[in-house]
Amino acid sequence: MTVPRTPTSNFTTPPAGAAAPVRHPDAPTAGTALGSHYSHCFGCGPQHGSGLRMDIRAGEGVDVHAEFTVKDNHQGGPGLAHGGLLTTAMDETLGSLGWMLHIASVTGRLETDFLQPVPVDAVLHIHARATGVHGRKIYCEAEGRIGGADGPVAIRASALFVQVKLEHFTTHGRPADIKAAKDDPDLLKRARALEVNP
Ligand SMILES: CCCCC/C=C\C/C=C\C/C=C\C/C=C\CCCC(=O)SCCNC(=O)CCNC(=O)[C@H](O)C(C)(C)COP(=O)(O)OP(=O)(O)OC[C@H]1O[C@@H](n2cnc3c(N)ncnc32)[C@H](O)[C@@H]1OP(=O)(O)O
Repeated sequence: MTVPRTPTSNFTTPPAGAAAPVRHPDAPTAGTALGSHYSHCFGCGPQHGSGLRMDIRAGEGVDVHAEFTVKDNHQGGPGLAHGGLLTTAMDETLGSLGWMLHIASVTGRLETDFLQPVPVDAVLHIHARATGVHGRKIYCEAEGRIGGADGPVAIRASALFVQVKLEHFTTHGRPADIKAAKDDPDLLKRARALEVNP
């Protein structure tokens, strides 16, 4: 079966009139580890006990690279990665494009094509890039390859992220966690660097 190339729907395709994404002048240089946006994040948080702890690095343009090793506790079938977990890895990588644009955003829509099974111990090489910006909407897509950075594409995703104010992260969550986040000076510093008024 020939799987159509992403973006797979109009919702994740930049519309006519979308602007080309622009790398923020203060975006990290290519190869720099982006670090975690929140230490308890399931995708990237170093303090999360069973999270993915993804290491995501800046690309040359409005793009990022990540490597994700599939481990025992990521299984869905015998010796195979769970698809939802792979989607999480794609979501986290796509979300990190915010550091390249200096925009705080959340996933509005995420579409995923699973093209090949991904075995435990495989390294998923993910490359994500922004494809367009239209108002508060950020369009992006990603590919995950196995068997090396130039190996076959095992998973593809396209997404629409929506720019939000930082209040998004300080109004909807569990109050105790919001308070702890607000008390973290490093987190506040990083978050404020993205502060804009969408
Ligand atoms: C102090 C602590 C700070 C911590 C954070 C700090 C910094 C963060 C910065 C960088 C982050 C770096 C790395 C992040 C990496 C990964 C993170 C993983 C990402 C996630 O895992 S994040 C969790 C899952 N995510 C949600 O929890 C969202 C729940 N949701 C909402 O919060 C709202 O739903 C929202 C905000 C999405 C929109 O709400 P809204 O009221 O603001 O805006 P509105 O509805 O008007 O939408 C505006 C335009 O987007 C279109 N649109 C919206 N949704 C659409 C959809 N689904 N499909 C097609 N189009 C859609 C509309 O059609 C309209 O389009 P138009 O402008 O053309 O009319």
